[in-house]
Amino acid sequence: MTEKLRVAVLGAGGRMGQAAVQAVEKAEDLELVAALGRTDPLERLLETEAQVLIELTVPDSSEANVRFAVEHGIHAVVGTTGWGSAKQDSLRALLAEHPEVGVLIAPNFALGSVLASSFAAKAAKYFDSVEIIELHHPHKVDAPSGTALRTAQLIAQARKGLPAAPDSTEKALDGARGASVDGVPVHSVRLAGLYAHQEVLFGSEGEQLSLRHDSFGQASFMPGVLIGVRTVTSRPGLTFGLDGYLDLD
Ligand SMILES: NC(=O)C1=CN([C@@H]2O[C@H](COP(=O)(O)OP(=O)(O)OC[C@H]3O[C@@H](n4cnc5c(N)ncnc54)[C@H](OP(=O)(O)O)[C@@H]3O)[C@@H](O)[C@H]2O)C=CC1
Ligand SMILES: O=C(O)C1=N[C@H](C(=O)O)C[C@H](O)C1
Repeated sequence: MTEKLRVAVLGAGGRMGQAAVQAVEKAEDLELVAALGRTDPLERLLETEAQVLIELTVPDSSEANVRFAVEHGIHAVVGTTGWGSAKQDSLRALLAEHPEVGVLIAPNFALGSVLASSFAAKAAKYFDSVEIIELHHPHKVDAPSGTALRTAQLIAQARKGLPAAPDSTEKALDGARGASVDGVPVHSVRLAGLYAHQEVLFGSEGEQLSLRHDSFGQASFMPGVLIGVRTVTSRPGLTFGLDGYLDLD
């Protein structure tokens, strides 16, 4: 019988962490060797001989956690937001010194969300206008969401060289037109009762296309987390976005 992959969860007391602990425990090919929180030393990863770290904490701590894992030869599957291009570049440089280690940073693990962002990138060049509305639970600490940032970047890439969207706004209250992410307006809603939702609106003369995805709970992310854990050990270097592990062409 093949040995089970040894997996640790960091941020195990959080909404996502708790769900990830359960998902790993249920998976027959995985062994949960550590469920760690803020007060646990990272050395627990070494003592428990973890092979893969699932990192689901907060933007301020994620980078240091992942760097610790990489420096000790542990693969990482990261769901925490806040991984801008400077942090990614610095991680790539570290990974170059540890060529056997893989890291997946996934702004969104929900397969429907990954597909919706990919469809949005495909649609982007065919419409005059595009705006993103992301809607989340009010406990979320970051805005815009990591998913919205990623979707906006994919859309902007696809629209390179095209004219800017028509917009005659001359006077606006601060924030009224959302945050501009690579030129794409992103509007963040925080509303009690919601969990994680996003709508990408495309418009041209006489027509509109809406691409909406809804996550109703942490369960929506677990199949993607497990794909990440099972794939990361054979994908050295940094992969940004779960789409990098899927066949979406
Ligand atoms: N990629 C994806 O598909 C998804 C990503 N996310 C992202 O994942 C992250 C976690 O989300 P969520 O679970 O909802 O958030 P929570 O606030 O519920 O959980 C975060 C957890 O991290 C712990 N924590 C904080 N600092 C550290 C640290 N230095 N070391 C270890 N643990 C720490 C917190 O502990 P304490 O309570 O003691 O502070 C808490 O238990 C967020 O960035 C969120 O945006 C969320 C959903 C899906
Ligand atoms: O904080 C959350 O809840 C979520 N965070 C991720 C993001 O910022 O995109 C993924 C999902 O939207 C849930």
